[in-house]
Amino acid sequence: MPIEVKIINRSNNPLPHYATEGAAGMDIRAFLETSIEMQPLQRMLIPTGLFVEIPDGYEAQIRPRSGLAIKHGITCLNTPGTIDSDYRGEIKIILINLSSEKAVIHDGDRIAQMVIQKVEKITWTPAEELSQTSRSEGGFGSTGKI
Ligand SMILES: O=c1ccn([C@H]2C[C@H](O)[C@@H](COP(=O)(O)OP(=O)(O)OP(=O)(O)O)O2)c(=O)[nH]1
Ligand SMILES: [Mg+2]
Repeated sequence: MPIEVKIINRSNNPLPHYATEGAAGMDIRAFLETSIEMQPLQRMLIPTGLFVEIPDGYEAQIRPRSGLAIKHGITCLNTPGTIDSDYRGEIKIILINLSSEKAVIHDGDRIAQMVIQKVEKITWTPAEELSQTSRSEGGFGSTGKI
């Protein structure tokens, strides 16, 4: 069953949509009056003109697009960005240009993608000890050593 999500679109761009039947994400477009230049290593907060009301128990994740990353070195700095269900402000995308060349972002460019996810809430049980496991405290490349 699809989940209904209220949306206000103050941009001239079409609503985000699933490009294929199996797509996990919907591309999100920049909402800009004029094109902007991103210098190498510059980061920018890009407006989208979108305001959403995510149902309680869900979040929206803002993730980078692989094509922008491999072709232009542009990615989301805070990936995955978190859109809380109680956020009512404009969705904005924090882009960074990790290439050595400047990039130009135009109004309507697909700059990121949004994935809706379920969120589990927890309560803490303070404890003195945790259960034993074969991994124990190993991490950070601890497995597979001969
Ligand atoms: O890529 C993003 C990330 C966040 N947000 C908005 C929605 C989110 O609900 C809110 C807060 O995001 P986050 O919790 O990541 O930022 P924070 O630095 O912890 O700010 P706050 O103290 O407002 O939670 O900012 C965006 O529009 N785009
Ligand atoms: Mg926060």
